[in-house]
Amino acid sequence: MNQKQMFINGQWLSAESGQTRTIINPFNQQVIAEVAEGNEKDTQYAIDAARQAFDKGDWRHTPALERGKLVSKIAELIERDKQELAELETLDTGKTLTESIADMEDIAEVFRYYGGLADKDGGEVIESPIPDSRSKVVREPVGVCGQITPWNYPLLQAAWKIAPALAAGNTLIIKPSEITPLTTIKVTELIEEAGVPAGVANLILGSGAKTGQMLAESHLVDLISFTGGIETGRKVMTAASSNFKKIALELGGKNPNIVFDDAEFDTAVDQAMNAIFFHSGQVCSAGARLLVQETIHDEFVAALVERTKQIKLGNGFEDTTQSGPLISEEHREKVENYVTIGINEGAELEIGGKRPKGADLQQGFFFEPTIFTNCHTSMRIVQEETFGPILTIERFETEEQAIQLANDSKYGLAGAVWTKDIRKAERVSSELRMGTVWINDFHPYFAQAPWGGYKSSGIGRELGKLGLEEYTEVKHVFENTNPQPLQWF
Ligand SMILES: NC(=O)c1ccc[n+]([C@@H]2O[C@H](COP(=O)([O-])OP(=O)(O)OC[C@H]3O[C@@H](n4cnc5c(N)ncnc54)[C@H](O)[C@@H]3O)[C@@H](O)[C@H]2O)c1
Ligand SMILES: C[N+](C)(C)CC=O
Repeated sequence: MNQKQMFINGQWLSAESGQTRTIINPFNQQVIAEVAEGNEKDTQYAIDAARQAFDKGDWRHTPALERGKLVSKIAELIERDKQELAELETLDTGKTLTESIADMEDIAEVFRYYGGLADKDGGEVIESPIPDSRSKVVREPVGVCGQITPWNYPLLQAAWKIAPALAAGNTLIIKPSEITPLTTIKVTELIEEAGVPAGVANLILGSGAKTGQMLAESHLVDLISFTGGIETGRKVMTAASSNFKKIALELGGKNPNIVFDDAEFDTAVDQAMNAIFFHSGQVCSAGARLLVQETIHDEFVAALVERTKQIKLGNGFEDTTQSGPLISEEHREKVENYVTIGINEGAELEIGGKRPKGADLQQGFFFEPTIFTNCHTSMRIVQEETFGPILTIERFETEEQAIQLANDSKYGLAGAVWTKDIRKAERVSSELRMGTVWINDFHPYFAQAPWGGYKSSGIGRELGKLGLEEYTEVKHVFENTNPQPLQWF
């Protein structure tokens, strides 16, 4: 099997140590690739290349229109290779091919969007209060950007970082999760094919502790953009303080899905299923906390349990599969442990809570879709991100109680409210301390709207205009048009 390499300064390279890592398919544990396993030396090489390309290269001086065209060209190449990319993503993550294809379409759209946005901000003229002067505010690229991504949406999360960074004129080093690097490697080939100059976009592969940590610590890196778990985010933030680099953190969530008794019942049930069980719950914004109004609680739970029995787990490449495996044995053990925690805390297990028995599922890291009732905000299974197919259900009586329960969390990534009373929906929405609130829906995100979290769910925003601004520094340029001696000294 050919080794997949890193891309540094326009060259495909093996690790300096010669080490490789084996990548497996979580559906059946078969080996799907051997990839270079970089370490601190390789990371330093990539940082130096990106630094040189930013400081001495032409990229940041290339007209924004031209940079935008290149970013749009990458979008076209992703469209062209959509099927191959989607298949790689399904092999690497176990998610269904339908999901992977949808991800690739979103990803192409993100590159198209930032390609188009690249030249739209021409700066701002300020009315200066000082006579004989001119004042303007311009945005410039931040510099060298370290970018670290997780395994659950490997290429999507990379796209949210790479596209705006390039559009704004930065150079970058992307480090995908060591578990799921394949689509990021492939897209780096497309970035090369599009004609992005050497040293501008670099790819480093390896463990977070050796490569990601170094990106976060390095004094030669100007910005670190991280998507991942809260504890890793804390390490990244601490390391980033070494030179006070700019930070953007997209962290976890434990997202409330609030259903009032006047909601359209069948739709709310259907979407509550999707909110939690999509991609086996391995979604930062999964609706893992369901809050149901007392008056419909029992009926709602019964409908959910009935629907959950019918979920078809399996191979992401089969049309009938609705949900794939978890990403790894280690992650499955973590999810399994949360079931034990929930039971010990007094939650009632309604369905699931164990590994499935099907013969065709034994080689994969499968876990049954699980529902707990009788849950309270004092419980760890309600407060902590299990990042698996575990739904906790809480009851509420009043609107005020629903808001209070929903906000009783260290996280603030996303939430939803279901009701036919739009004034109630807007009241609740305005009280929720979250970066995204969906009304009568769950999960939509798109290139034009910002994404990010309140509270411990992160710092900064990706997507939308704000997602481009994250990759810029603001400079005020003041010009005295009639300079005179001050004669102060
Ligand atoms: N807010 C969002 O938009 C969003 C999106 C996707 C995933 N997530 C979160 O990501 C998490 C799941 O992903 P994960 O398990 O890959 O997260 P993780 O924190 O374990 O790893 C994320 C990345 O950080 C790297 N890393 C590990 N240690 C590091 C260190 N010391 N310094 C720098 N980098 C290091 C890893 O190699 C990986 O590339 C969940 O918490 C999920 O909510 C958030
Ligand atoms: C941000 N999102 C929803 C695409 C992936 C979260 O894990």
